[in-house]
Amino acid sequence: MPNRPKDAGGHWRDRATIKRLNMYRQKERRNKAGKVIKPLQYQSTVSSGTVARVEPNIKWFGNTRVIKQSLLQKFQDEMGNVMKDPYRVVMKQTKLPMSLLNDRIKPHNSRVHILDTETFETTFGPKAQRKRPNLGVCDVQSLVEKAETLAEEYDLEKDRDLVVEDTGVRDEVREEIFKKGQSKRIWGELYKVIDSSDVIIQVLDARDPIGTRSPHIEAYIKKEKPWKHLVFVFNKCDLVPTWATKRWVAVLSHEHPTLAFHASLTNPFGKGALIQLLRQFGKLHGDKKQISVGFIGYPNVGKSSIINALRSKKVCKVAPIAGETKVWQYITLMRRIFLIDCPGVVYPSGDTETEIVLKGVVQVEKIKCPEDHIAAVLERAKSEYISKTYKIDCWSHAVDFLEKLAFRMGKLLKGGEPDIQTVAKMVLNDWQRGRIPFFVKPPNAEVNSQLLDTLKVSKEPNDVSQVKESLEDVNAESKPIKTEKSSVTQQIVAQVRQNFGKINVAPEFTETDLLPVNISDNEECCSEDEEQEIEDNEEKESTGADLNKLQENSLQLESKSVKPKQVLQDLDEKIAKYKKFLDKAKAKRFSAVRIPKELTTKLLAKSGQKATDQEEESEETGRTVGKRKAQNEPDDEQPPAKLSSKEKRRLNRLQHSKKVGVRYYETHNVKNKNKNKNRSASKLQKFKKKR
Ligand SMILES: Nc1nc2c(ncn2[C@@H]2O[C@H](COP(=O)(O)OP(=O)(O)OP(=O)(O)O)[C@@H](O)[C@H]2O)c(=O)[nH]1
Repeated sequence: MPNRPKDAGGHWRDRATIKRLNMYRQKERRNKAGKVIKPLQYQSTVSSGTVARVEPNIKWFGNTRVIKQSLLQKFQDEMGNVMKDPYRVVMKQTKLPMSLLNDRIKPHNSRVHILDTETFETTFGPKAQRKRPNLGVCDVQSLVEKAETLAEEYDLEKDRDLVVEDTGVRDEVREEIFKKGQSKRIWGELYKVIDSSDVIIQVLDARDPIGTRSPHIEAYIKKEKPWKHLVFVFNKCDLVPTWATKRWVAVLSHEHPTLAFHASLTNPFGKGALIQLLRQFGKLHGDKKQISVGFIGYPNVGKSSIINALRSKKVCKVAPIAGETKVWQYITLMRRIFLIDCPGVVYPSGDTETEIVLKGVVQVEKIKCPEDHIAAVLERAKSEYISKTYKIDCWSHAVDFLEKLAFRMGKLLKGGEPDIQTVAKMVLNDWQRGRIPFFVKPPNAEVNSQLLDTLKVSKEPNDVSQVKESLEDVNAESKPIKTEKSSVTQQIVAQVRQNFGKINVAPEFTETDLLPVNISDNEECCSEDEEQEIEDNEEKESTGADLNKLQENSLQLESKSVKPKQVLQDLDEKIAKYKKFLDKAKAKRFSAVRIPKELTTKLLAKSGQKATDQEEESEETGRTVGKRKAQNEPDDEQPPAKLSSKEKRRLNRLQHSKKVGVRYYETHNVKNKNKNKNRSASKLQKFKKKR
């Protein structure tokens, strides 16, 4: 018997247990045909063979209870009566669905009974608490004036809400490829990078810095994350004339610290300066364990390449196609400095498809009609550059140009038809990869070119000074008023200097594009000391680059029989400069200078230097070459006879030195750096004692 009192003896099951056990025990009975004749207890409500379905009800999906309309009505009426009755109190109101009381369905045409709920005083009177619409005017007169000015400013084309008659013709929906870098996912990646970075580096393409700038992101950082440092890096400066780099850097520096950069593993420019800047920021955040530096910018501007150049190693994937970087990536630069690569982002700024293509945002292979964008290329790039690159003298329009190019390159379809699509893709690829010289001129460049004409017409020294003066005026005018930089950042940036003369510009620009270099040199030239300082900063990265440049120039000199005087003059100047640099290196015992001997001798011979100069040079070479000299030069190389024995010994010592960078131990915190020094000193003492 269930639920017997326990003291009656033994262990007794309660009613629920007995019921459950009986349920397990029961057996279903079927007839011969297999049809259920006595169903199980829990099956009894449904006749055999019925398919049970779950009632389609919202209550299965949420933590809600559903009641019928009639029940709701009943609740509202009864509870409403109780609430109105001053002699009755509703307890535990928070546990009751009191909001349902006012949730009566109102017809749309019902009157708004404002005064039922609020008094006239609080609604319209002088003590009104209702929110009034903010008109921004105090009287009717100014309201009319405002309306009139707005009506004047109204632009029909900008009105997106204007209902226009459907003519049946619509703009074609933009292809997906033109929305590259605009997806929510990419923007999500960008915000992740911005959030996790202390320093944000916006990379700009030197050929079109304004076009690849994103004012939206800058405004966002300024408004939402003003404590983060935004820095511009003017990348691909090897594709524009040096004067333009200089000017752009000056212009952009008024807004944010700007550095010029050439991202290359073998021959970078600006690497030293950027690392120095990041170090300074690291020091500024001395309280932090590490700082993160995010690289953001348009697709294909070279963010990953800069990171690779900084690490001198291929740590990020780089490709000449946009959208190579898909997700953000963390890279360690130093113990305390981390770099974050971000996929390229594009803010939808209303650019045309051609502009998007020419900014390198779209992969050329994916463009359906590449020939549509060639006219813009021919318009932007100077015709002489196009002629030089493709060896086509003249053309009447884009299709004519493409046809001529296709014939010249043998890109023909069946029946000898020119393959316009293929050549158009080739031209766009060349454009995106910087093979067609092009750059957007910096502000005031036009004025300079006018001055340049003056310079050309009269070559009197007086006139040149006049030009200089007028340039100074122009420069003074060009200085933007806005100089909002925190003094700390200013101090940091002031410590980082760049020597633009060391940029290895690849394209061969015409005289008109190149000449402002001289002018800007005059206007912005550094003092001797400053230049030396900059050189010191960049000596490591520049030595190899300069020598390569020198070598290239000398080879060019050899290959071309007829040379303009100007080139020779330039070469002479450069040789003099390098000699100066070598002298300096000699004075500082700078062991990182490595110059193949053949190169220096050849150059010196070309420039008509005297034999004594050659000796000096070979002395330099011998002194600076480490391991490489042993490989490159014959063993029977002897130091010049005129050297004193002391000099010879020094030369010998340097030849056999294995270390590169003699100041390493001075500048680095190395454990036991004095260990060997002490040991050798003690050995010397022992030796002396023995004697
Ligand atoms: N001439 C020249 N080319 C450069 C320089 N920096 C990058 N490039 C080239 O530009 C192309 C794009 O470089 P990436 O580093 O992949 O550019 P990215 O900004 O990371 O591109 P996404 O991955 O689309 O965001 C590559 O072909 C690079 O070789 C530069 O300083 N000079």
